[in-house]
Amino acid sequence: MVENRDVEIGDIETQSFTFRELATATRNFRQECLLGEGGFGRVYRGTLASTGQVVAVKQLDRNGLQRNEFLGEVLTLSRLHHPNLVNLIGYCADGDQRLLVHELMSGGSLEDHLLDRPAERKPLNWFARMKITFGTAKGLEHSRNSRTPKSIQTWPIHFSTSNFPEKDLNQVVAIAAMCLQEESSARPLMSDVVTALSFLSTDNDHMPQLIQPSEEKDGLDEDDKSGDGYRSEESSDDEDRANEHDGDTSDHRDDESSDNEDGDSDCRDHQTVTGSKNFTTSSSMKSMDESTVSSARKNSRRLEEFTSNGRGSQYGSVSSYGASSRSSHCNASLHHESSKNSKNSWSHKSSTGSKLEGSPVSTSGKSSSSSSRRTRERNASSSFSSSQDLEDETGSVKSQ
Ligand SMILES: Nc1ncnc2c1ncn2[C@@H]1O[C@H](COP(=O)(O)OP(=O)(O)OP(=O)(O)O)[C@@H](O)[C@H]1O
Repeated sequence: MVENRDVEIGDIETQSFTFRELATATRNFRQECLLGEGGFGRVYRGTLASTGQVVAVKQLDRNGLQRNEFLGEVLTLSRLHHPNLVNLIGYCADGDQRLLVHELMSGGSLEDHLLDRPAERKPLNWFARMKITFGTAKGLEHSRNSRTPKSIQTWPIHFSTSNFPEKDLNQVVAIAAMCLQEESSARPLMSDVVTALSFLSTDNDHMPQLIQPSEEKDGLDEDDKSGDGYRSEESSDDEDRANEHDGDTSDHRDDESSDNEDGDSDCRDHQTVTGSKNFTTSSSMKSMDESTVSSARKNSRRLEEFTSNGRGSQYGSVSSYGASSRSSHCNASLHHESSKNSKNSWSHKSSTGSKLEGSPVSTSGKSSSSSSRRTRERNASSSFSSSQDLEDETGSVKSQ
């Protein structure tokens, strides 16, 4: 995406700042203004004297990009406009200084929300994570309508929650595995990833969520008994969502918090549930609109086709990714004692109900020679423009 020609300053429509202006804005890059540090430099909170606008000033390492290369990046970034991408406000290329000025995401980074959540806040639930993943993928699709960047680090699949639909988990892992292939040609197009994630992030809102192990067989049709099963949950995700909205963390039930803390016992519970293949529906599922359920099932099947033998088969199948994913830089691994050495670890482990304990995917691809890729990698983290964005769980995560 970077322009392969000499960039004329006049081509760049975004604002040019002097170093002095940005030093003033950040109070001389004071430590108190430091928002965070990435692989390419530090990011400071600043206030532009000219407009009073509060911004994020990213000071790139000096030994980074050459002037023209940097201006090419700026040109590219300045043309990217998407609700899920952080806007570039301006840049500074004074001397050997390389700074980017972005709109400030005051709600904190995605990493904060996934990993550094205050103890009193519930972990984001599965559906929030799926929406965030989908929103992030859409932002990335807009910024690079090509193969998935291998170092994509925006998969919010770091689990500290135990409530997730097993089948969706398998599918997310399958998609993630596809995105982690060493060869870029083996990785899916971002547009395909977006399509796949859309199945997981949209219709799942309406999927039955309360399925409990049954003492007795009930009247479910074969589809329901064939492994579409959603794991047993103590409370509905609707409740979870309501709690998120309220910010009311006092409503956590003891059993939920221990659930979250005790991954092992959760795995055992899960195995019991899925192993029996003997589900019953909760009253909420029973009362669910038939057409909603059938449409959700249809989409679930389409997604399954994508990740196994349908459209996604051009990238391989779920089970074929076990070994290769482990040999690449995938941090999204499933941990389960009984299957540590299993060749088909991904599908096998997840189908036994193990807990996904992935972290945002490695950024080890940073050394790529392509400056364009570096920018995308650098910009692959996400922040929320406000806590409300997150609470709304609209998936409107912004990639920087
Ligand atoms: N626009 C922004 N608004 C608010 N905070 C930001 C913004 N951009 C970056 N930050 C903060 O600065 C940190 C570093 O961001 P940066 O984009 O440099 O790196 P990163 O994306 O976190 O990591 P990497 O360089 O490995 O991709 C972020 O984690 C975030 O906390």
